[in-house]
Amino acid sequence: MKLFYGLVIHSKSIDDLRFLPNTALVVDHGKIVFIEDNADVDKIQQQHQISAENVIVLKENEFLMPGMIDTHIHAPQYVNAGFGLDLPLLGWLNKYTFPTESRFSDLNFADEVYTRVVANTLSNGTTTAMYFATIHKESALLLGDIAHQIGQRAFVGKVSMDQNSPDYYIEEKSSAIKEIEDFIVTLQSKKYPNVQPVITPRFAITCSMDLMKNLSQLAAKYDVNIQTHVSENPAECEVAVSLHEGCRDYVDIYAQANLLTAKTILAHGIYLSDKELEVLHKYQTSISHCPNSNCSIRSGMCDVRRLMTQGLHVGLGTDVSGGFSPSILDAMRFAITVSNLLSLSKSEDYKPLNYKDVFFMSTLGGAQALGIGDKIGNFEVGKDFDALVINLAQTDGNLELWLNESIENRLSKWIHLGDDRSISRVYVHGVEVKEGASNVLRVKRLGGKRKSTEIN
Ligand SMILES: O=c1[nH]c(=O)c2nc[nH]c2[nH]1
Ligand SMILES: [Zn+2]
Repeated sequence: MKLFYGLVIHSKSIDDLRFLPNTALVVDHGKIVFIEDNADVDKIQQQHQISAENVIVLKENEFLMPGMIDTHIHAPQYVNAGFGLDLPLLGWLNKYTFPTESRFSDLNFADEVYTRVVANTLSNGTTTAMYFATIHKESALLLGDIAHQIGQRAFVGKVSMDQNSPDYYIEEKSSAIKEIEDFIVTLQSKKYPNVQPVITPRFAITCSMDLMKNLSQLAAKYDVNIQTHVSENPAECEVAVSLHEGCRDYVDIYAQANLLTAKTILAHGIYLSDKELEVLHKYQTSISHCPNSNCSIRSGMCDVRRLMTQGLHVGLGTDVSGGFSPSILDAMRFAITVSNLLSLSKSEDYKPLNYKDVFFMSTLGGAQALGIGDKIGNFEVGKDFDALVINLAQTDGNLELWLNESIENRLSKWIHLGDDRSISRVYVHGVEVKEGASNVLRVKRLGGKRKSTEIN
């Protein structure tokens, strides 16, 4: 059992951000068993019979917040993060993305890259990640092993794609179906408590209707989540609809394939019509908003307020490497900026997203979008303890504190100016997975290999 004591910040809903001073929070076997603000810490320590070394008293400039959730990230594209942003989606896939992803048949290469992406996102505060891997079953399984070993909560998707892809990076339909079923069965049989397989048709252009229908049957059979892309780029939308005869629009393709469920998350959704939003709402399907990617490969600006007004759950995604940053803090900032820009052409009562909204989206909102809002996302009794200790007093970096700053301003400063250096502890399911320097985890697994390790 562990007792945390200090300032706690979490969201109860998008409109209800709580700042809870002097809060006692007790964790037992990875679960939150008690939480009370303005608490008498000694009394609670005694009541729960917690030994002194298991009491963590936060310092004056520290606070505890829920772990952050990346609802859309391509693990193999971590190699490409920060370059190749000169082409829009379809050209970008062919020139940069498919060649890189095709290299993940090599398990040594995969081991190196996947270790780095898991360790680095975790030390940046991503306690849960929804990953796309590649079409290669063995390396996708390895990604699951690595997430388990390093301690990240992860949904791992072996990508499925059987058409309109280069010869060197494509599956035959029949083997694609066999491979994904093997992948699900094998990963589930490992019984990793925090790692799950996810059905991952790449998108409607690279998947036949027949493949997608088979995938939706497997999702139902094994009760797993589904992820794919939707309506990211105008040229993509046009090609997708033209390829699937008899489908009214992009969302209808996935509806006809039975891929829309309450456990489905679609990345982007920039150009969805009102009718498509209505359909997504009917199926309780969520959207992953990836604003860095949308800006970097110039896909467009997604009106998140509109999606939320239609009742959809919207989480944040880094979408590495369409998005160049693996940090959810970066996704929060881009989300605010895009929303501000959109508001310039809206009526005066349009409310752009602010730091409180994106805090929600990166925590409870992300959990709801992944269908696990009852398990993680904030601090409620019975939920798993996925948490970050934020230290605003760390001396490096741009974040400066001045005397008597309000708690609200401190949180706003952290969201706008913080980085991995101000994340001093990371917990997943009650286990501390980051201590001190940000690369400890990577060094642990790679046996001390330096950051400059050759991976070409
Ligand atoms: O941002 C994206 N990244 C991808 O890898 C991808 N594949 C299909 N559609 C995509 N969009
Ligand atoms: Zn993507």
